[in-house]
Amino acid sequence: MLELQGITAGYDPRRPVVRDAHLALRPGEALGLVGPSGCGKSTLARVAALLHRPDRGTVVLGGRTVTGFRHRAPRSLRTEVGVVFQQPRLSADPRLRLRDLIAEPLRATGRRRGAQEAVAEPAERVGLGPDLLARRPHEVSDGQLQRACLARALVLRPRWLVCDEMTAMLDASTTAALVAVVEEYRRETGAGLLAVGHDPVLLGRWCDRTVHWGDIADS
Ligand SMILES: Nc1ncnc2c1ncn2[C@@H]1O[C@H](COP(=O)(O)OP(=O)(O)OP(=O)(O)O)[C@@H](O)[C@H]1O
Repeated sequence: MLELQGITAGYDPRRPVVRDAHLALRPGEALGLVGPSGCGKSTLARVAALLHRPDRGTVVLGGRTVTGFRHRAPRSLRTEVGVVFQQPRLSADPRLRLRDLIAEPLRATGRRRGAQEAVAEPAERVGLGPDLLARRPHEVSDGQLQRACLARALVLRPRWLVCDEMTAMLDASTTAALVAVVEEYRRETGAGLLAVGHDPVLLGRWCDRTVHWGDIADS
């Protein structure tokens, strides 16, 4: 299970943007979270991905309570969650070639040996060939860069995926392609998915179940 229990979080403890949020994701489940712009979805998604420490509440991942860490969650737990954000250009180092961007989590976890081989599988999965892998972010389209960011999220083969408005900036065919990649990965690995967005139609089609912000958090 990936559980968020009573999460209060934000950027100023006096004015939290997420108040008392509860969410439980079963292994292998695809859960959609829908809410209006600015309600705090991305903040909660970052808490779920263990990238943002909540002011209050608990994250439980596979039975282990993850909150209480001082700055960042332990690496062994962070690598269990892959995350894709809405704006690939904000989450991609502009100096890196796409193949090195995809390899970032391998380097960050000290797995330098065999990194290029490990990149090949997710790169192929998202449809990036050698020509695109050799380019830097300014030399590719938003859709191609988001493909690389999805490959980066998959490279450590996480048990959970958090997709925060992953397709918001993309056209219909790229959206369909990226959703298909996530679904194929989930079929193969049994990974659970938290898909955050504001499009109930897309999330309704994609996910097993969709919850609305107002049902999981105080406003
Ligand atoms: N780094 C930050 N520092 C301060 N405030 C922030 C920061 N990031 C977000 N906020 C604020 O927190 C609130 C919630 O933002 P968040 O991005 O979590 O909402 P959201 O529901 O994902 O919105 P959207 O659907 O528009 O992306 C907003 O009022 C936003 O201005």
